[in-house]
Amino acid sequence: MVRAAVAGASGYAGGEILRLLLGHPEVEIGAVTAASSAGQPLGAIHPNLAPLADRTITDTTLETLAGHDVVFLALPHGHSASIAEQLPDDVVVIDCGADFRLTDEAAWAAFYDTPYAGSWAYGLPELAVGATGKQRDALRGTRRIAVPGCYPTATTLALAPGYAHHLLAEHDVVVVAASGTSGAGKSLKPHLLGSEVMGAMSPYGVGGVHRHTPEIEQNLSGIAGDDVRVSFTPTLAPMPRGILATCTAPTWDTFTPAEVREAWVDTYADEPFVHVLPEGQWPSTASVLGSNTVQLQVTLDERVGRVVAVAAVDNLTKGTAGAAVQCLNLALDLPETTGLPIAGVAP
Ligand SMILES: NC(=O)C1=CN([C@@H]2O[C@H](COP(=O)(O)OP(=O)(O)OC[C@H]3O[C@@H](n4cnc5c(N)ncnc54)[C@H](OP(=O)(O)O)[C@@H]3O)[C@@H](O)[C@H]2O)C=CC1
Ligand SMILES: CC(=O)N[C@@H](CCC(=O)OP(=O)(O)O)C(=O)O
Repeated sequence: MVRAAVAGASGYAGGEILRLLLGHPEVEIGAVTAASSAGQPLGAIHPNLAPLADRTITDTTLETLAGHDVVFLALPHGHSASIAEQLPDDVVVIDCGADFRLTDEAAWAAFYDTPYAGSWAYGLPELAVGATGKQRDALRGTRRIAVPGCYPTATTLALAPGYAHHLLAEHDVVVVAASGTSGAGKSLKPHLLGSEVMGAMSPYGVGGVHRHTPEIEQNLSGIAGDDVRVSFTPTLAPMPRGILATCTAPTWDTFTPAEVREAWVDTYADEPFVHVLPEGQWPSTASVLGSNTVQLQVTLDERVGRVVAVAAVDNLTKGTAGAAVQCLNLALDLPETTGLPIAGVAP
């Protein structure tokens, strides 16, 4: 058994990490820490986590995080580095925030307003690396892991096979993705009040300014071996959870629909959490709720020579907390699927 602390336990991501850890056979839940909610029972914040209802949330300090084998950080951007650098090197630290995701300091400076903290192993095990490798090899035994953003998870996995199999051009890539409101965290935001969100869909971060743009480009460029440029538009959808990313990119030559489909099927054939759906079936956020899975479908729009790939994930599960636990399994050399739901909650 390992003992894990969750910092940011009162938030959406922290709560989902705790839900998953309750079903993990190798993890004992230790400190649950936060900020303004310190002193409250966890049950007052996350009534769904009945077995932890009487746990008291404590402040996030070095003292409360000490004595754990694993520390999950589910804190706002910019808070992870100062904590992580004071934790012993042999503690597994898994950061759900953006602080250590980008390898390029200039890209960080262009999209974030806190100082660049560096980069850690990127926590997307299914990411194609080189001709045949996957990112999970870089995560085994690692002690510092940066969990991807939720949009980059969906978008990268949707388009990666096209670059791994040299089908897609690096330019003119267009992604429009809808997210449920929990993606924005639980702190009060005027554009997220019930009356603003219910019954409405609206874009935000339009015009290449959303901070997930450089992360998506970093991932796809790494596979392509050349700079991939992406036009990314996020949209807010009136649902609590889920992301649906519709991604299109031009092919660089003439390929058949069968060649395109084969690339996607081949890339994810052995992946327990990435499901390329049968032909004609399209991903839906409802089908992945509460599961650590990604549903994918791909087709070729032959009229315009573009591949259309669609991904659905639960932003809080495969999009954050599930990915964090999957990375923990790799860090601890456990079977990668340990404690993680593969079936979603439906309807
Ligand atoms: N929501 C999502 O779908 C995704 C989130 N993430 C990332 O995960 C992280 C957490 O997100 P999310 O759960 O949505 O956010 P929430 O706003 O829901 O929760 C934030 C948590 O951080 C705590 N906190 C805030 N300030 C401090 C501080 N100064 N010191 C210690 N704790 C603090 C809060 O405590 P308190 O409530 O007590 O003030 C709360 O527990 C973020 O970095 C986010 O970007 C990544 C992918 C997807
Ligand atoms: C709906 C919504 O607001 N979503 C968040 C993305 C959440 C996420 O992936 O988080 P990181 O902040 O860790 O990158 C946003 O667009 O900012």
